[in-house]
Amino acid sequence: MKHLLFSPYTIKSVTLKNRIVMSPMCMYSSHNQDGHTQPFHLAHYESRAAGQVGLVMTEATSVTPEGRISHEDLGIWSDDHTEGLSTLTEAIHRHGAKAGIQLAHAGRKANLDSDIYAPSASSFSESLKTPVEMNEQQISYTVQSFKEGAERAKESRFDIIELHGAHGYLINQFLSPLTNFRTDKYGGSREKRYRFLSEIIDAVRESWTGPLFVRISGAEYHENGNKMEDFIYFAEKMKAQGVDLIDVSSGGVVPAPIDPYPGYQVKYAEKIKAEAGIDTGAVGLITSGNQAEEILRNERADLIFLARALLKNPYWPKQAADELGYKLEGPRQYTRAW
Ligand SMILES: Cc1cc2nc3c(=O)[nH]c(=O)nc-3n(C[C@H](O)[C@H](O)[C@H](O)COP(=O)(O)O)c2cc1C
Repeated sequence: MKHLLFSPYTIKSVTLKNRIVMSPMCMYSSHNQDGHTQPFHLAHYESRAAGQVGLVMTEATSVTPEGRISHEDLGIWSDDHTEGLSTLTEAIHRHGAKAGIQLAHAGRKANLDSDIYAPSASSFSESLKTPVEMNEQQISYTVQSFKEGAERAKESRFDIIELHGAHGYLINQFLSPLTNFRTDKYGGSREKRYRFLSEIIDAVRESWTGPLFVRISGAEYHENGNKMEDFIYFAEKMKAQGVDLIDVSSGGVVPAPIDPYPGYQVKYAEKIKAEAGIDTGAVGLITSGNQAEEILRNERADLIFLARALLKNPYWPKQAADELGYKLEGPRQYTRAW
């Protein structure tokens, strides 16, 4: 039987050897080193590539210093970052995996000593600062920073770029009526709330012709938040602008209780794929090979993003292959009996 989880996936000129993606996960390990790659990052990401993940997506990497979630985040706001990031892509490529990078800006969820910025001056929680409402100059500087981040990602030989438009970070703050109270051309209707992301996509596309993913939160868990019809509208717009895949997560816009269960977000990826006709990635409590295979077989999503399962077990692809009765090529120790 053909195993979809272990079948290749081609986007533009990039082919992933299988459908398993290491989901972006902040490791907060730059240790106040101005966002520079540390030995930890090389070991951490290379081990998942050696474990036969098809695409290793590095964590939310900030396009500006003030866009970091914390002082420990990786950064791509300076030309000085490309040397370390190049060693990272080299380590990932060594094992036949492709390297992706998630370009991010935390907006009002930045936990920094300096001023923080957002579409509107409303704080996420009592423990975080009230952000400065961005003026048009700050908006265009941030759009330009995403573009420069994409140029540095290219220079660092990443194969895929993902924009972080989920979890209540800056792009999501512009998209959501729960966090965007602007009355200018960047706020109000969903057309206007989409403008910031639209400008970023166009700016990135000026210098990046490779595969472009966007992660969104496909549910905001609040009655006044965006609804599925809004996400479908955003997805159609993104598709028209040349986005290749939408990685569908959920939540994080406002503090809201959610009750996750296995595959709890897959339905959002499925809906967006069906309605907007764009490829999607599914993420969220996907832990077994059979579960992943079912999602692909029923065309609910095209890629499977795994976070905590890969933190626990870098060799998760081997575990899934055993479960599905598929022979995974890999290091010899996989098959050696002790
Ligand atoms: C330690 C940790 C860090 C994370 N950092 C990011 C991140 O940088 N960017 C992002 O989009 N999601 C981030 N996430 C969310 C994961 O990518 C994923 O969407 C979520 O954990 C659900 O998938 P899972 O059930 O397979 O863990 C993080 C999750 C964890 C556990």
